[in-house]
Amino acid sequence: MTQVKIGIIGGSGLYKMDALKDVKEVTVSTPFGSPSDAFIVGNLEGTTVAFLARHGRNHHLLPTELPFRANIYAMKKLGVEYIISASAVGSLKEEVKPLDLVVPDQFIDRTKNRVSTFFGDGIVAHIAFGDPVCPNLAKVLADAVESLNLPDVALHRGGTYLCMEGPAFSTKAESNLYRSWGATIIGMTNLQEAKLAREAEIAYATLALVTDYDCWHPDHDHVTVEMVIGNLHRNAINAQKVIQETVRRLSENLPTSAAHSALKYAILTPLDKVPAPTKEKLSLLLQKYL
Ligand SMILES: CSC[C@H]1O[C@H](OP(=O)(O)O)[C@H](O)[C@@H]1O
Ligand SMILES: Nc1ncnc2[nH]cnc12
Repeated sequence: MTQVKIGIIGGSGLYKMDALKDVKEVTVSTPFGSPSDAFIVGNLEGTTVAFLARHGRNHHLLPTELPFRANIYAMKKLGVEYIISASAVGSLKEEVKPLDLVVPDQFIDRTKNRVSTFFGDGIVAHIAFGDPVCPNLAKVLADAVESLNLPDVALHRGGTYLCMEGPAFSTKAESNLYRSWGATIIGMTNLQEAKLAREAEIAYATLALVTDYDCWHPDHDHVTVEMVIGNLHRNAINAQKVIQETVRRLSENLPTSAAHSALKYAILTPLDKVPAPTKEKLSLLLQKYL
């Protein structure tokens, strides 16, 4: 199987990357079922990357239906060590405006119907998640944004991404509650990816593309899909420029990441006591420690 160090997950509005050269579609099977779509493996800035459309190229998967485990396991199988996620988000703060870019450093989990771990079935592990985003990868991403000097686009380094279940958008009461918690942006997809990437010892960072003010802002219309996609089309070009510049920087210098050894002190079950089928299923994640 082709080995690729950098994975890109494209969210709403970012279903392909125009700058990818010499592309081939790679279908990856996993013990957790099929990923959202085939991976598009290609060359970006002289580096091989693997792109995955999170909701499928025709956006047919709800946030709740996303095969998060298959997606991250497939990334691991491809050899990915760094994931850049691009996502549409609503803003929960006045100063974070539609079309701005945020590189969040925290998450709040308000999802209800999702599996967020590879473990269980006879193996227990508790990864550290106090810093859910790799700070070193996030810095490369934010520095890339800054270096591009994109007109009329402010960059926000850090911020809390609240991950809700969806698919319906929030009520005003919920939106204001999340504001009172200090959350910066709201979306429906990144929390499970960040957790599973950490369990898979892959560094993860998000480029959040602000598309709306959710429903709390008295002077702005409530979020609609039309609003999200309209604004996303306007900054999908910026998103691709940022990803391209980030990959260029990564190809010069891959940062160290604590995520790469996240399982070192996380597994409680003696590995010789783990049932064979579980060990087999998770072999890709455990092989370093066997
Ligand atoms: C199309 S609006 C709601 C939808 O957009 C975001 O998706 P993604 O994170 O994949 O860009 C949000 O999380 C919802 O899934
Ligand atoms: N307001 C919002 N709430 C949840 N997910 C979103 N994605 C884009 N805007 C959103």
